[in-house]
Amino acid sequence: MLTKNGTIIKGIGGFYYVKTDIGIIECRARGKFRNEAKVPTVGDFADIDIDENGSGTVKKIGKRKNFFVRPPISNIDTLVLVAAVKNPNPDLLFIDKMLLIAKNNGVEAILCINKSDLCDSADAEKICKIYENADVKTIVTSTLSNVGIDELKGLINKKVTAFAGFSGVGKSSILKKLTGLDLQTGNISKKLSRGKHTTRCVELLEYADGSYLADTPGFSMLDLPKFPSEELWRYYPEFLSYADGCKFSDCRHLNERDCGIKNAVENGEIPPSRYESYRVFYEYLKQKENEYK
Ligand SMILES: Nc1nc2c(ncn2[C@@H]2O[C@H](COP(=O)(O)OP(=O)(O)OP(=O)(O)O)[C@@H](O)[C@H]2O)c(=O)[nH]1
Ligand SMILES: [Zn+2]
Repeated sequence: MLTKNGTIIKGIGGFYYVKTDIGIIECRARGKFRNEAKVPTVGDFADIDIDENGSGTVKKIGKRKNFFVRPPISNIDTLVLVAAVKNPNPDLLFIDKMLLIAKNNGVEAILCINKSDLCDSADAEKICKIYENADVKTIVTSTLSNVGIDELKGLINKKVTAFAGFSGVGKSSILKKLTGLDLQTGNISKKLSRGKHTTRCVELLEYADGSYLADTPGFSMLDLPKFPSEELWRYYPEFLSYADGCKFSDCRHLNERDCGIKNAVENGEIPPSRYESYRVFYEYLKQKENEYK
């Protein structure tokens, strides 16, 4: 019996494929996992036993940095949000939602503004500027004129990365440039037909040594995480320093008088779209809170 550890890169039909330093081992999970809330998930670090025949058993799952239920994946390092300067126009509300999700899960976010060949560089920079104090790395790319691709490659090197973005922004084109592989993001997560049931299989793709891509389109469809509405403003890094200027200590930065954050929006110090998304998400969280009361 050999003991190894590695990363679960694929899970299907009760089998887990664990990447170890001696190759990919097909494993079953120990029965005890069935009784525990913690089911082995793609992205997990696992301790495994390998028998004489080369079959493995997952014994233990390491502590997770983060965990998503749908798509089922754990330990994502980076979320690359892809938007386009136009065709389609950037959806700032969607970007802000994804930034919240990333922050809430301790995942680093990179905002990639693609199709920069379709506009002046000043226009692409204008979009980046909205996020200059939002604790997100922005990068301008074009798969057509090969702008920013190497930089993006460097940023996600040796990391586990997931891509998100609306249809048509250029995710597949970017992935092709990054990996050399022809991946169709809309359907890279293979649909496996087993009888009547169609199972979606999430997979980690190692496209370069130690660099993984989460092979799942589901990241564009995630819901806003549930957390108290009064904490929402703390998820906007550029709001933080202005809250000192609020007259009321429990200011929600909505309809109150003398609000430091609203003043900063009026003075052009906080981008209007960031404040607007704050209002929208606040309403959403508040409504959820009322539903659960
Ligand atoms: N001008 C320009 N067009 C691009 C660029 N990148 C991708 N495109 C084009 O935009 C269209 C959509 O690109 P895809 O890579 O399929 O976009 P996607 O985000 O993967 O779309 P889905 O698969 O639907 O999720 C294609 O016609 C690409 O050729 C770019 O940098 N500049
Ligand atoms: Zn306020």
